[in-house]
Amino acid sequence: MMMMGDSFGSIGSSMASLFFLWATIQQIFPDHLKITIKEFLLSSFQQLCFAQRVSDHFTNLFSPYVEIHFPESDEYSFNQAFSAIDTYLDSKATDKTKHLRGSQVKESKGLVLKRNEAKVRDEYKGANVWWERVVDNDGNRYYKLTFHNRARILVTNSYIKYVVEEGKSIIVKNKQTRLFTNNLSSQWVFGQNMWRSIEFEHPASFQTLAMDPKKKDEIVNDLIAFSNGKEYYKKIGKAWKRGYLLYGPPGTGKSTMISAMANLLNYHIYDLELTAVKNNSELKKLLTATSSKSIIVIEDIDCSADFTSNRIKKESNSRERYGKEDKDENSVTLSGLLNFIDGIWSACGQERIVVFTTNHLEKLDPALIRRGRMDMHIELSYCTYEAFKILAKNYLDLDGDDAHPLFSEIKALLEETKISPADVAENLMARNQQIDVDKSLNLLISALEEENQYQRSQQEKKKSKFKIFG
Ligand SMILES: Nc1ncnc2c1ncn2[C@@H]1O[C@H](COP(=O)(O)OP(=O)(O)OP(=O)(O)O)[C@@H](O)[C@H]1O
Ligand SMILES: [Mg+2]
Repeated sequence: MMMMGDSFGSIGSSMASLFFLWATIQQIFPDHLKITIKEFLLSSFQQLCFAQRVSDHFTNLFSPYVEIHFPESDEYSFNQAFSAIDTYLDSKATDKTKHLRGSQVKESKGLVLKRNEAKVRDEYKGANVWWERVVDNDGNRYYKLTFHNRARILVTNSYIKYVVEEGKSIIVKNKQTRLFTNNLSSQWVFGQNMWRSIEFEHPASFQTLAMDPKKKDEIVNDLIAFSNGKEYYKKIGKAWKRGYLLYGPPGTGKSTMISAMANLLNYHIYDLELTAVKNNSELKKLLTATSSKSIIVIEDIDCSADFTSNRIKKESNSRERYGKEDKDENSVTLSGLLNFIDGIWSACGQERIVVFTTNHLEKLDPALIRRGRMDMHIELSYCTYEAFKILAKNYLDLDGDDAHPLFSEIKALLEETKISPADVAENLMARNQQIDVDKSLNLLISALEEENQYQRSQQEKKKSKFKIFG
């Protein structure tokens, strides 16, 4: 295959020969002959260049190789295929190239080795292809893909698509997830600066989350099915979004589960502080500024705004007093939030999860949590024996039912005592970086006994109250 560089090379060597010849001629021949020879040599050189160009043209015309260029930017926009190709080749090349460089993009991820060579050969279903990263004279970067004409259909119909999709999925996997929080609208500048963010490095995972293993598997499968559901959502004509309502008492793992979700799917978290949002119009701007592959979280939704079941009564009163529009202009309303979840979101069509958390499910307006809006209602409750075993494994490296003789006593106490996983975890924590299994389990037993006594006495009090009033 004749490349451009080769033709420049041959013209260059012809020029060098001509200069050498001219230097010799100047020493040997008289002046009047020198002019004639110079003219002859110049015209020969021009003919040579012309012949070379014609030869290049024919070489290209009859070359069995095809070239495709992928510029870094197309007109005014960034060409996403370029970065996907770049990432794909980085991942491919580590076992094929000899010059590598190492980098670490995320504390929790290991060292990533990348190629340090501009040319990479790849193979796809038996066909050889060659990639080259090129910078043109204007400093524009592009990838050049060269392959034999007989692989044309394979490469154009399937290989390129495969490379771009592989590259994109590696980008997602290596993405540094971020935790965003909304700024006050007084800090927004021309639609920018709505969110501030930090790197998200929370270690929570579903593996360490203490809850019923069956329920946990169901949630993990649901999340994975959602993230792979692009074609499915398209097929059924639904916006690619999913809502989770996490409810339960304090310290049962609701916030921890959100972190585990983000780590599982590698999504950004947008922690929406509703009290900092003035009205529906601001809410709409904030939510449309979130990126795809993200989890939008409204924690303690019963406290964030008036979305409780009393709202309907209050809203009808306020309508009588001020008119509905006034209320919408000055506050975030349930209809504003629902409009986004159901309406605008459908137009965005990108992968988003919304999570609401509450300690008081019974207080929420049914319109907010009906199925379809909040697709999955997940209860995180007091610590069960199954959940305790997960915590014992996390904190004390004790695995299984027979891991310690005190487990049976703890099991019996957990069955009749309401204690949050946070409280159990607190007792199992290592002290002064020392794990003392017996001491931790005994501490937990004491805490459980104390809590159990307190809860019994409260129940007794309640019973006697009923007797008096009943
Ligand atoms: N189910 C759980 N599995 C593992 N750790 C847990 C669990 N629940 C609570 N914890 C531990 O307790 C701490 C507090 O839990 P978390 O903040 O997730 O509770 P929460 O349900 O969000 O509480 P709140 O309703 O007060 O916001 C966590 O940092 C974690 O260490
Ligand atoms: Mg929480």
